[in-house]
Amino acid sequence: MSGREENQQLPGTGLIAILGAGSLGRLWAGYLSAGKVAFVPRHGSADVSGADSLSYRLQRFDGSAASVSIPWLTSSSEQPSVLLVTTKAGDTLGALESRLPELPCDTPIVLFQNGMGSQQAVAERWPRRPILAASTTEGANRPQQGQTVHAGRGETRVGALTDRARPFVKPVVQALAASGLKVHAEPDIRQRLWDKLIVNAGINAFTAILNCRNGDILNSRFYLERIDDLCAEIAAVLEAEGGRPLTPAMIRERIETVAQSTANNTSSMLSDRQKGRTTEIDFINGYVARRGQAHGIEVPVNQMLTERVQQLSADPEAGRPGNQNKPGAS
Ligand SMILES: NC(=O)C1=CN([C@@H]2O[C@H](COP(=O)(O)OP(=O)(O)OC[C@H]3O[C@@H](n4cnc5c(N)ncnc54)[C@H](OP(=O)(O)O)[C@@H]3O)[C@@H](O)[C@H]2O)C=CC1
Ligand SMILES: CC(C)(CO)C(=O)C(=O)O
Repeated sequence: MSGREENQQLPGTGLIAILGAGSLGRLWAGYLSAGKVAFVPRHGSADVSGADSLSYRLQRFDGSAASVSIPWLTSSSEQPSVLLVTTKAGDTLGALESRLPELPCDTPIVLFQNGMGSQQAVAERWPRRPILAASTTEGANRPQQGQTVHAGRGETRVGALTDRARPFVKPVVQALAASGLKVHAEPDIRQRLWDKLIVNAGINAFTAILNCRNGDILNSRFYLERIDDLCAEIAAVLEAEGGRPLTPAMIRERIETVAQSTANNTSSMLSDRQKGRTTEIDFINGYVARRGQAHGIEVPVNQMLTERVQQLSADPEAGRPGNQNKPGAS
């Protein structure tokens, strides 16, 4: 092991800063020790409507609920020891562009985005900073204002994206594990991101297009007529990218196992559609399509799903319940 890979202590006094005070950010903040966590305000909204903290109720997975109040980081706050980034994939680069100039170069940054593409963009933009990625199967949502629900218990794997991040993996895992959530060091975070991307690529767009819960795609003609071609495209792109090879049948099995085990879930993409928010399609099927095109691999199903979900975003009526009669969405 080179000197660079030896564990390095986190800088500062242990404060964990979180950029992106949404569902996942509030989940982590709520489980981490009070007094050791702060939210980073959106650039230009430093006073956050005059409030110096964000208060909400966290419903924990064990059913208990707690009132949580997390301070906003201000210019007079201590420097954070680590920055967790829990913005959506499409917002991440912009959010960091505006906030990183204030952060010392040795502060580890942990990216929690689903899909792929946004993490690479950040690592390429700041190759000399310690940039890590996390792949998490924890689930959080906000059914109403002021309430955050820990809806699914999972685990979180953290690994290095840039060389500078390697010595920080273990101390970051330790710091996050203080939450009581399951956190592990991941030697091959790229593969982990792909593993999750595969499942999201086979479920999310179908649910958004069909306007249905995860399990319902399995009985839909639209899904059944396309899933084998989709899995073949993913297998070819994964192999060309140097990932652990998987056959199309293995990919389909993974997708359908998760669709069954989360049958009653509203996927994050359908939820974004229903709320009129930008989806992460460009970082899921859109990413597979872009990487396929870069390798000269034909990716018509990934391309079609990407375009269909993009069109849904442009036409808010298309994704509403009861409006499933768009051509092809059978
Ligand atoms: N929720 C979950 O269970 C899981 C989520 N993930 C991934 O985590 C990421 C976040 O998801 P989730 O928490 O659900 O999303 P949310 O939309 O709930 O949260 C994102 C937050 O980022 C904020 N934000 C956007 N731009 C900026 C900015 N420039 N500066 C500061 N804050 C900003 C948003 O503010 P505003 O609301 O004002 O726009 C919002 O509060 C996604 O990539 C998702 O795929 C992964 C696994 C599980
Ligand atoms: C696994 C799945 C599909 C569960 O809903 C998910 O990760 C998502 O909705 O984004």
